Amino acid sequence: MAGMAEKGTVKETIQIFARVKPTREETSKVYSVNNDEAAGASVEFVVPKDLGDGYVNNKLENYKFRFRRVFDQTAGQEEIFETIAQPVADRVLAGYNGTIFAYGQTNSGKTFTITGGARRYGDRGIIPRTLSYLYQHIIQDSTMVYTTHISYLEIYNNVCYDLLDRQLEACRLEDLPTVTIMHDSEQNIQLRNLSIQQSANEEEALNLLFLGDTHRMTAETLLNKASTRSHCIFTVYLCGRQPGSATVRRSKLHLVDLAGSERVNKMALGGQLLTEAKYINVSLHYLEQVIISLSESRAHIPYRNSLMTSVLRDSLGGNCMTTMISTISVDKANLKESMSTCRFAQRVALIKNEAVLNEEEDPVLLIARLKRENQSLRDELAMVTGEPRQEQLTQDEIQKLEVQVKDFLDDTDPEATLALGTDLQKIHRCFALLKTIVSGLRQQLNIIQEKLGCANGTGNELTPLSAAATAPDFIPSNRAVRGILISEKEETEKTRDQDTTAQLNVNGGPVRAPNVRRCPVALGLKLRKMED
Ligand SMILES: Nc1ncnc2c1ncn2[C@@H]1O[C@H](COP(=O)(O)OP(=O)(O)OP(=O)(O)O)[C@@H](O)[C@H]1O
Repeated sequence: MAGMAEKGTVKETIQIFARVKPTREETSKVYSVNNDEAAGASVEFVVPKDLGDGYVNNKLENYKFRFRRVFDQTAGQEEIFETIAQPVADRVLAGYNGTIFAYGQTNSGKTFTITGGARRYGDRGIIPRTLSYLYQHIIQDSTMVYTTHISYLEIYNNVCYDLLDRQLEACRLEDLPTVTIMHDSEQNIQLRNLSIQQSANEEEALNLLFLGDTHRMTAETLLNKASTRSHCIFTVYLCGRQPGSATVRRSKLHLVDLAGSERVNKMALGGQLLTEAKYINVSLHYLEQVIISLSESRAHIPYRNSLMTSVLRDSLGGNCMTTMISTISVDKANLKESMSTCRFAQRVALIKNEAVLNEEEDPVLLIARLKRENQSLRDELAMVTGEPRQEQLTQDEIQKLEVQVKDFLDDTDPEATLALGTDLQKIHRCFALLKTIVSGLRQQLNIIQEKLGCANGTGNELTPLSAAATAPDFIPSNRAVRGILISEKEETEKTRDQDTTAQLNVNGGPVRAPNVRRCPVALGLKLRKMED
């Protein structure tokens, strides 16, 4: 059962499904499937008295096993993908880890389910279909930017090999560099020598799958021609983030094809095959031990006993949403193994996983953001403490400031401000520019005032203004000033008496464009008189 615990955490038991391999035998009396039960589905075996392999059952018995869903012999690959793999792929896209593993006896259809059959395109298994689904989503989702990587690991006779290692073709399996498992201080495992290849699109990902499968087959032929005797873990690593965001979601999807779960004593094996079968049995035994310990909530879970359980540690009782497909054969000769597979699945269904949304800040983007914040805080601090920045303003910065000040003065909006940030040098420079402008205007006013004084013969209408520095190039010309004065005068003709005194008081208050320009409004009237 699934349930959201705290935000971004999903507590869920491992989901179990069963798939019955097609057979030519008449099996209608041997088993039955019911997918309409309130609690999910079930498969029921009717054990005949004589199973034909030396195993004798004295009483006819029915054995019923519950699953989330049971796929009978006619189920197709598309249906398997949509029901089992697609929901897991969706979770992986959302940032959660996922695992799908197939468990069952040899020849029961694990590889067919996970990788697929080679005869028809429609026989494609979970891996190629999931890759196609993931890349389709990645192409369509414009709100996220994704990167994908792939690894393909084989565990044979308790040794790990990298199936994507390019050297594999040229060598014998035992000559190859092996992948080793390291545990860090937090008990996370690190796989040394396992190559993780980037795959930008579906085609590249499929090429990697084919490369790995070719290596797997080559090694298989070198060692034995029977069936696959190794555990294989195909992993897709997904990293997604929204453009411009420093938060990244990293998730991984393990697609696992376990070696056959047959019992050694059942098969007349010898030599290499016996050695392989023993290794498989030992690793599956350790897998069972882990499953039992988890299902009984024991304090110690023996993950470290085998490489397979170490690698799948997160998938079993950890940060992962895990699904198991039990592949079963309902041929009379295989019934005992099939029931053993189902029994194992019932245990697995008790295991609770706690999947966490794998979201973190990207270190590179985080550093860039922290640097920006740091600079902004430094600016603020410099502002508060009055500490100027060390470097001088560049010529380019000065020119930009002059343009900014001019634009500011030309802006007719009374609320206009000068956006200078917190750089004290820029602020000082702007005040200096404004001071120069005001001084220039004062100088011009003095000249006008003198002339007006002469014309009227009074000489004391306006407060004398102090002498000032020379106006810079961008100060409006006398003609322009006159134009401004005249037009402003017309606008304010009715209130000129009040304005005359008020607007001339340029010594106090913040320096604002309208104040500088309006100062000599009343003078415009006098100027016009003079011109007349
Ligand atoms: N659902 C199915 N429909 C058609 N053919 C199937 C199906 N399942 C399995 N097969 C066929 O049965 C044979 C054995 O299947 P497969 O190799 O998948 O078994 P396996 O469990 O992976 O065996 P092993 O443990 O030896 O690796 C293959 O030829 C495969 O094509």
